[in-house]
Amino acid sequence: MKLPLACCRLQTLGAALGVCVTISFTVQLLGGPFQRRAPTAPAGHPPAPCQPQTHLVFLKTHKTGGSSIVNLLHRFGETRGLRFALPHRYQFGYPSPFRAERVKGYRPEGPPFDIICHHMRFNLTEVQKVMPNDSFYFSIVRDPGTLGESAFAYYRAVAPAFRRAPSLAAFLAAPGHFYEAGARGNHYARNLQWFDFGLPVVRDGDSVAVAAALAGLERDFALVLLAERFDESLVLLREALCWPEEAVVAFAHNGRPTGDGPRVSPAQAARLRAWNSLDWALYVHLNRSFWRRAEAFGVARLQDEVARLRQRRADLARRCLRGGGPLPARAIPDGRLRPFQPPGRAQILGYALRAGLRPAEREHCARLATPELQYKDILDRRQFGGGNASIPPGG
Ligand SMILES: Nc1ncnc2c1ncn2[C@@H]1O[C@H](COP(=O)(O)OS(=O)(=O)O)[C@@H](OP(=O)(O)O)[C@H]1O
Repeated sequence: MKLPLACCRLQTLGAALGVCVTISFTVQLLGGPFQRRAPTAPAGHPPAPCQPQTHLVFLKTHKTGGSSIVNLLHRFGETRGLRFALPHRYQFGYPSPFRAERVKGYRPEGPPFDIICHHMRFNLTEVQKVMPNDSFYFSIVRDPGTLGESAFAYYRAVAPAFRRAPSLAAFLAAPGHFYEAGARGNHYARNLQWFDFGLPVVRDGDSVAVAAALAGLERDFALVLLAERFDESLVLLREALCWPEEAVVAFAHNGRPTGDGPRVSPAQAARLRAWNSLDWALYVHLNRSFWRRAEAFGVARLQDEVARLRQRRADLARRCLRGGGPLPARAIPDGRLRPFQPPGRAQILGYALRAGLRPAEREHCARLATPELQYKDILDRRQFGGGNASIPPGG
């Protein structure tokens, strides 16, 4: 998406390169929060080898593409026998702030977990009780100008502010008319990302408090991905984690049928950004940080790796998927692959497997296609045995 920033799009990077190089050089000199783990090798020396990171905290924010990231984390952890910090049911007591005792099997003196990646309202001190000290903290954000529409469609039944409005257009014409701060479920209706990051309540227009909150966020999170630049994000993540390229290939989960054009008009997107002003400030800030990091990685290198990633994903889609892409839930006969459908009219797409796959390939394809809830239950059974059916979001 286009932001009024010097270095926020690949296309504009050529012109902005000088500015960005200066900024990123300064950031590196000052030891900014997004320093890379592997030190840069001196000229003429091969880069220092790095160890794949297996201690991961992924803050899964809502409606930002996080389910697709969770799918690759699930697969990475499962194939390597890593321990997941799982909720007892669907999520960790959300929307209450995360607490360690919400993790199934957590004991204060017990062994730490390797990966935590399901919805929570972030709470650093409690997460630190569960996860090793050397964990890599990362998350993903999205432009509130489109996230707001996705949340409106998905959480219509659970957010009173959305439920009361006859349409998104009506809500945006006078959001204050429908919204009551603090009402149960209304965190979905305003500044949802600010809420998920567990950032403090700040008064309207208090730019000092906003800046302090965002500085704290960048101290806690080593990397924040952008939903709009999903594939570039995966490449930067792969590099930060020292993972092989194939480990970050995933299908897009939780999508909806695409219509004829964008779901929000430019005017509606602008209203959504104004209504979600804290999320917009957060997004603008993290967008800048993302592109500084992308520029440090190297634009041409990034484009090359993104192309390889897309090729791998397209090959897998051709090999694995019936119809080669996402399908509506009614066209997915296998309940283990059918995604949860929220109450209301929003349709969530999933995947069905091609007939005739050999067993090993079928297993691999099934894991790529398995929705988050069913996959969480598989991991739960692997770690704890027995059955544990998830309850749906908002339930
Ligand atoms: N790979 C990739 N690239 C870009 N966008 C993606 C991707 N994967 C998921 N999505 C979009 O993210 C939205 C779903 O987000 P989540 O998975 O976080 O939803 S949830 O909070 O877990 O319900 C949902 O957005 P909407 O379609 O606007 O609702 C998905 O289409």
